[in-house]
Amino acid sequence: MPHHTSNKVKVYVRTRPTNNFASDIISVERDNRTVSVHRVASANAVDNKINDWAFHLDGVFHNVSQDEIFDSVAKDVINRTLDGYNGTIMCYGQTGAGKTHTMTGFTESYPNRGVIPRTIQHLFQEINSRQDFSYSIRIAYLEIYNDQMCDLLRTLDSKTDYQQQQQQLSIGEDVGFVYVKGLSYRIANSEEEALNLLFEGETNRSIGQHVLNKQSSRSHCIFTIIIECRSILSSDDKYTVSKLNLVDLAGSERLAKTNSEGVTKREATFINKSLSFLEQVVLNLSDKKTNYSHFRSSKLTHALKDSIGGRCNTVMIANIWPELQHIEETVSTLRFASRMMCVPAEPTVNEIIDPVKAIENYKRENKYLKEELALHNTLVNRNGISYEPLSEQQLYEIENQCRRFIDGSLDDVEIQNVRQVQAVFNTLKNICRATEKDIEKKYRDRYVLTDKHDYDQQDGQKLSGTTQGVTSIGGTSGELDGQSFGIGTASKDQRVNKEALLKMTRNKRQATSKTSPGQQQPTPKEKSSPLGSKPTGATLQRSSTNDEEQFSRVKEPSDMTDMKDQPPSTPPTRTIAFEEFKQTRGLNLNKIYVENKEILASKKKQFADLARGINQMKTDIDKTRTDAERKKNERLTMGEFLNENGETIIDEEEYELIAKLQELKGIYRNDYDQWKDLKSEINYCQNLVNQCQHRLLQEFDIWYNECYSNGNNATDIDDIISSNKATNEYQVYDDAAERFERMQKELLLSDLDSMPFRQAQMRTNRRHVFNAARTQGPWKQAPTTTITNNTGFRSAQNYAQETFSLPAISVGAGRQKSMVR
Ligand SMILES: Nc1ncnc2c1ncn2[C@@H]1O[C@H](COP(=O)(O)OP(=O)(O)OP(=O)(O)O)[C@@H](O)[C@H]1O
Repeated sequence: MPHHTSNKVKVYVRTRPTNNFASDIISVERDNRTVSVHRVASANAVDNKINDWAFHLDGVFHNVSQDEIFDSVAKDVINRTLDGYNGTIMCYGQTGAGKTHTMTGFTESYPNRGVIPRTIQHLFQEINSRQDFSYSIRIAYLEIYNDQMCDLLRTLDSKTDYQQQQQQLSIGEDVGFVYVKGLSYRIANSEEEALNLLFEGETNRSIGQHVLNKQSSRSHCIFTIIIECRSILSSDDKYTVSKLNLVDLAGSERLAKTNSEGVTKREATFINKSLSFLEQVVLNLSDKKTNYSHFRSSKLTHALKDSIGGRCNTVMIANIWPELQHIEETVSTLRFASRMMCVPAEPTVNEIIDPVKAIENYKRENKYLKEELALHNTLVNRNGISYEPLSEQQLYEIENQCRRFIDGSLDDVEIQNVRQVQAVFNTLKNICRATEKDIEKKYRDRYVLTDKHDYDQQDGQKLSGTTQGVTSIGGTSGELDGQSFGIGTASKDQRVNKEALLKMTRNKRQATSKTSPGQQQPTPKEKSSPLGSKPTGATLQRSSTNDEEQFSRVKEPSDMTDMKDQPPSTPPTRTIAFEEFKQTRGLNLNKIYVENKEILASKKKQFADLARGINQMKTDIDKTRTDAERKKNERLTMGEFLNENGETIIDEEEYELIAKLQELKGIYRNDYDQWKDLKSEINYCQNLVNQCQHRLLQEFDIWYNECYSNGNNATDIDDIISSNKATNEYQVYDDAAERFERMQKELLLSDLDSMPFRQAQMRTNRRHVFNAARTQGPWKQAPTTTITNNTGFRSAQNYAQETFSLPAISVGAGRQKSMVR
């Protein structure tokens, strides 16, 4: 028999011997690979529109023995399963065409035994001849009857047994390897044990026929042999596991032809349905344009998912009954056979790594490498080096060395091996962290709001009132440098006590007038700035690179004493002074403020991104739901297909859509929760930024008055404050806008359905405020500062952009309730 060598599923035809061979219609061509079906004039035969068919196959067996079938069709597949490839031999054809005869044969007649007993025999013969390998064989025998699975290697005596077992069996997949959960996989150590299992299965099959009152051969049977192969000689940690499926499909039949009724009709319906699913799968597999097959449509196709083409050596025997009365079924079988020939197959070995052996190999390799290293050390005179894990004492010593290295009392840390390198790095990391915490603690003691990420702690501080009473967000101003903000005044309760300041300034002036005659007075230039008035003191803070030193200096009011003694005659404007302040005493606080603002900006960006993602997710959910509903309607239109328990059977595509819908809903819920959390975080961060602003302003007020107040009267300070009034007003407006939006958003969270309405309200409100601002003083007085800065007003704009995408979230959230069924 010639062998077809293309990488496709191999298909052969076997004819059932008959005295009524329809030789004027069917002929087997000389090449023994073609079956021709000729024109039929009769109206009730085949399709009288098409005249002739020629089906080209991998081989045609006409009146041949069981022996020849096995040698030509099965032997090669079996040998390859022993090499680690999966294999499938499958019989397909109309009822009575000889599938069972081919696959099982007469179990009581040795010469007429079929493919399965011959496979078992050949398998064990081969195993015995392959001395370098050890094989383990496990066998399972599965029956699929009316789309229900039954384990034929379990003793089942009653109908209840069968029904219970059917519920326990289900199909699973593990890295593309299909198996039936709950099915017995029995070990067979010899040909005899394996044959016993076959016969046991056959017996159970006939008991089942009796108990369930089912008709003979109205089920699909899959006899599975799992072959595990390990090399005896090599210490290789890889081994192969292959699966050989020997499949006897139930025979198709035409209901009209057999006039079936009752149980028989029901059986025939299931058989035809599952075979048509099989045909569909084969059709999809053979179509290069389709990259998806609905294997889950039936138990049969699902169980054969890894057995039709693909990585598996698959052979199909199409059994035909070449009599005139069966010509229609014959053509249908040959058509299916032709399609099957197009299914691509690229068999690959199923190699698995044995973890126990792999560890053994690694240990051996490790030992060998250690020996190599020891030899190398001896050759280069590096004796006495240990590669064992470091002891407590050694770690302590390394830590000591690292500390001395950092403080400069040690030039090098002594290192001999990689473990020591790791220990040194770990120690340095720990020292770094400890120092970081130390510095952080000092900052916290001073400013409270320094931790960018620890929201819980910040909450705690807020609740316990440790934010030093900074609560109001009024009285700030616009930004000048894009990094910080311009000057303004703190809220009333935070302002400097003017009376006390004036008193203090008067005292200072008196002290100044008592300066000794020889003492040099500052020049006007020096007076114009606190930095210029005294080269030491505050100036030192700016030039210092030591944070800690700077920090402690800022804390000490006594540092300013010298400057206070020499108030400049013409104080700089608050704007200029504020820039100086941010470079000197306000340096740390301003840094924290900028950092907090950056965090806030990044959170706002995250917020906007997440909202966009949620909207997209909602669109996907809507689309998937529409598709699923369409599929459902199609199914309902075509008539529902129920299983034995009256449950609806849905096809693969609908199942996938429902699963996808559930998955999308899950993601949607998750994202939505994140979105809510992020929102609260943004509000919280906004509060932190506001608090920082006020703290900075408060400190600035104190500093400014200490440096420049001449103590004449209270009106001086009022003038300074009012000189920035326009800017402040504008900032107050910004903060109010943000507060309004924040309040709106809180309301939105409590009632999501109102989202579109409230969004529209917010938009309108923003428009009004913009227009009002344009026509009022602040815009005219300080347009450059206010438009280009990056503080209150700009962030309010950004906030507005972010919130525009929210209505879609609202719609999704509203629908979410109905989606969760
Ligand atoms: N090649 C053959 N040589 C001898 N007898 C055969 C051959 N093919 C089929 N038969 C006989 O035909 C009858 C029906 O065959 P078989 O039961 O194998 O058909 P089937 O395709 O399995 O039918 P069903 O789908 O109903 O199970 C049996 O008696 C069988 O012995």
